[in-house]
Amino acid sequence: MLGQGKNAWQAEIDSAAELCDFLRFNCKYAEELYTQQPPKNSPGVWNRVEYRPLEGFVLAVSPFNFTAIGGNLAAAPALMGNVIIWKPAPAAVYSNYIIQKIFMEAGLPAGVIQFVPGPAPELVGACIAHPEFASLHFTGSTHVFKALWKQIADNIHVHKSYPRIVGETGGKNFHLIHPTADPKTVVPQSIRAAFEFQGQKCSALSRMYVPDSLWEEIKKEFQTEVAKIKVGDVADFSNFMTAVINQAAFDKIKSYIDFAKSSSEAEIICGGTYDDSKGYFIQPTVIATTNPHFKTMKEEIFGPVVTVYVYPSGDFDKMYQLIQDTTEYALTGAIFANDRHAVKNATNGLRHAAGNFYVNDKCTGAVVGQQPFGGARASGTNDKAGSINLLYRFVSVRTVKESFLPITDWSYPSNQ
Ligand SMILES: NC(=O)c1ccc[n+]([C@@H]2O[C@H](COP(=O)([O-])OP(=O)(O)OC[C@H]3O[C@@H](n4cnc5c(N)ncnc54)[C@H](O)[C@@H]3O)[C@@H](O)[C@H]2O)c1
Ligand SMILES: N[C@@H](CCC=O)C(=O)O
Repeated sequence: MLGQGKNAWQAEIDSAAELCDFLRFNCKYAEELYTQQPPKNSPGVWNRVEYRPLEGFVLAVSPFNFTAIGGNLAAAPALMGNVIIWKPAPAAVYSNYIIQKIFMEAGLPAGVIQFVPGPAPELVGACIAHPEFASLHFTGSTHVFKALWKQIADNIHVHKSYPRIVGETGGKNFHLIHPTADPKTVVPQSIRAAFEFQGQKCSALSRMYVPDSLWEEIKKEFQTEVAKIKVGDVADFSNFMTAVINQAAFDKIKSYIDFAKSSSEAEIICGGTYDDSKGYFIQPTVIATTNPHFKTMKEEIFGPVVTVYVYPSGDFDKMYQLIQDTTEYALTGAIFANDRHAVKNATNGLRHAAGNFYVNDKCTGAVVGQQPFGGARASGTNDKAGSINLLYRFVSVRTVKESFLPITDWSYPSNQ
């Protein structure tokens, strides 16, 4: 709670519940994976596959915002037999170190997961340039992941094997509201999605598409409800929101709010204020824009700021293309509607807009074992943490064919 600025509710979901789920479900998935064997054996032949760990080590590079993600980045490949170097984010070293100590206390042999905090470019650079570098398991921002991918390519002549690159990165997540949606549920769901953990979730709601027929009601509801949100110290359990992670995050988020304030294309509907006199506090902010390609509709802010574009109600179907063309990301998104056709059409029309798509539910809060998590396009390799898919990336399959009926003649029957 103190290190990462999580309130008690969010800290419990992340550091305890989600990490336990990752560990338990991965055991089940590993068991399922090992049971997958070739479906056919010719007479006198026994075919089998062996799921070997990768040759070399896996480099796990974790973000500040989820302790569970850090733990899983290291533990999932370790479960499949790999050796891991785990580099935590500077802002989350303390909680991640506690997880490492728990792993050791639980009996993990020394050296299987090597916890190495330190200066990122030097440490990660040295690992990537090592011949035994076998895989990058990364979660963090898109630009860092792209830079690391390039670095890996630059070192490909050094590596013993082709490294497996697994990365979950940024998002610009959306709620698309249909004219039949109920504002009484749209607003609370959107408040949670945009402002829980101060919007510092890759899945956080960052842009909304609201029909003009509902806008006045939704706007009023936002103003009433957001005014009730308490922002302050994590130790005071009545606070819904706390501080953002550090000065750099505060400055970045503030610059987006200031940009909106100074623009003729945007209006601050709620919030818009901030204070770093003691801690880095940003009030939950809702911006309305007349430009669907406005800067805050496109770029990942990673803070408690959501931007609304109000569209003509009759243009609902046009929103699918607009949503996809506005950003490079494709992580999470949701449709709110009480019309089954609209739900079906949006689900199809937005097929590639999000790796995690929600219907009448907010775009955050995937649960391990229920909603495998991850996005494509600039949001990552979509290997789906919390599912069997991820585990396949950390094994290298060996095929073994054993014959019990050896041949004694080299010629074909057709040669006789
Ligand atoms: N898609 C997902 O599942 C998911 C989950 C959580 C966070 N994220 C993303 O993570 C970001 C927020 O986390 P963050 O601020 O910790 O991300 P970040 O990219 O700044 O840092 C992530 C990790 O990369 C390391 N790093 C940073 N610069 C580096 C460099 N030049 N060379 C090598 N390593 C470097 C950091 O030390 C840290 O360990 C957001 O963009 C968010 O969307 C994505
Ligand atoms: N898996 C989390 C987000 C993790 C990213 O920060 C969610 O679904 O909200």
